[in-house]
Amino acid sequence: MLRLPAAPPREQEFGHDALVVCDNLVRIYQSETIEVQALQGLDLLVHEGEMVALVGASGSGKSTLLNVLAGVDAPTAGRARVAGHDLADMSRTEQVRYRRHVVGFVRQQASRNLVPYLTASQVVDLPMTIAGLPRARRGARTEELLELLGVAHCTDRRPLQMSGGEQQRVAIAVALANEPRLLLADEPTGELDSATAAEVFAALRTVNRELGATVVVVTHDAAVSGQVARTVAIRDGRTSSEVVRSDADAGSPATAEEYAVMDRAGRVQLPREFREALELTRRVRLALADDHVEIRSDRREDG
Ligand SMILES: Nc1ncnc2c1ncn2[C@@H]1O[C@H](COP(=O)(O)OP(=O)(O)OP(=O)(O)O)[C@@H](O)[C@H]1O
Repeated sequence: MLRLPAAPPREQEFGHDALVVCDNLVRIYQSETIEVQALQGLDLLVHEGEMVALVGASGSGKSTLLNVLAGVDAPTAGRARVAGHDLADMSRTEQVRYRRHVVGFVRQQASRNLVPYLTASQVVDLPMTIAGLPRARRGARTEELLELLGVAHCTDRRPLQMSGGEQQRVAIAVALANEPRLLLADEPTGELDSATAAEVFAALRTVNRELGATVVVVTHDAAVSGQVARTVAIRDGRTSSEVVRSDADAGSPATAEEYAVMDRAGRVQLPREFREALELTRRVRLALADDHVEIRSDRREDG
């Protein structure tokens, strides 16, 4: 009997088990006179329960990435998926549902996160009211969140009666009200002094640890990125390197190791210092060794 060969096993999709998948993500801003490639084929995976810091020079594309993940901006090309939602292809209704239930967003300016005439408990209640949650559940959740974030004393205060740090902690509670799968924060400590920034950052770590929230936070603050398990650096609209930290535990000290990120086409960005030290320019020689790859200058070794 004629038998067809068995189909080859299907390769698992890139990031199939990740909560956030950015695959060759491109975002181009176009006006009549200029074209800006804010994201240039960015790959990023974030798993459920992780807390990731995004760092990078001004203009490297961090806010653009966050806006895409928040569902307020759409990619020009490539794939962005969060909790099974394809962000390049959402109807208006799906977009509204996505922003209401799947992501929470904390902005840098505390004033843009809150409403001047609403108290902390009223502003945390608002997204749940819009989502149609019963009053009793809303009340209990508001109380629980304000307590967890250390701002229970602000329950009946309006933004002007709170410090900048308290405002941002209330803003985190607002973003978490509808139990989103992903919490995004764009420089949430950017306007705060270092002591207050540390408090707000500690609040983000608390929600990651206590509620299991997945958190992606953009920051310029090295003290902040030094406290998360994974820091991803973005350069020119692409992920260029990652630092992975492990906490100290019995017997082993804390470690921090820096990795270059290789994209799916095998491209790796060599740090400028390495290129300059060995005068690596346009062409390099590659060689495969037993357990590593060598990269050498293409200058002929004369004599
Ligand atoms: N709406 C827009 N129209 C045109 N260009 C834009 C727009 N938004 C961002 N850009 C450009 O895209 C690039 C990336 O900007 P983005 O704001 O994502 O960078 P960033 O890393 O968040 O910078 P910063 O740390 O200064 O906030 C920049 O060159 C910026 O000028």
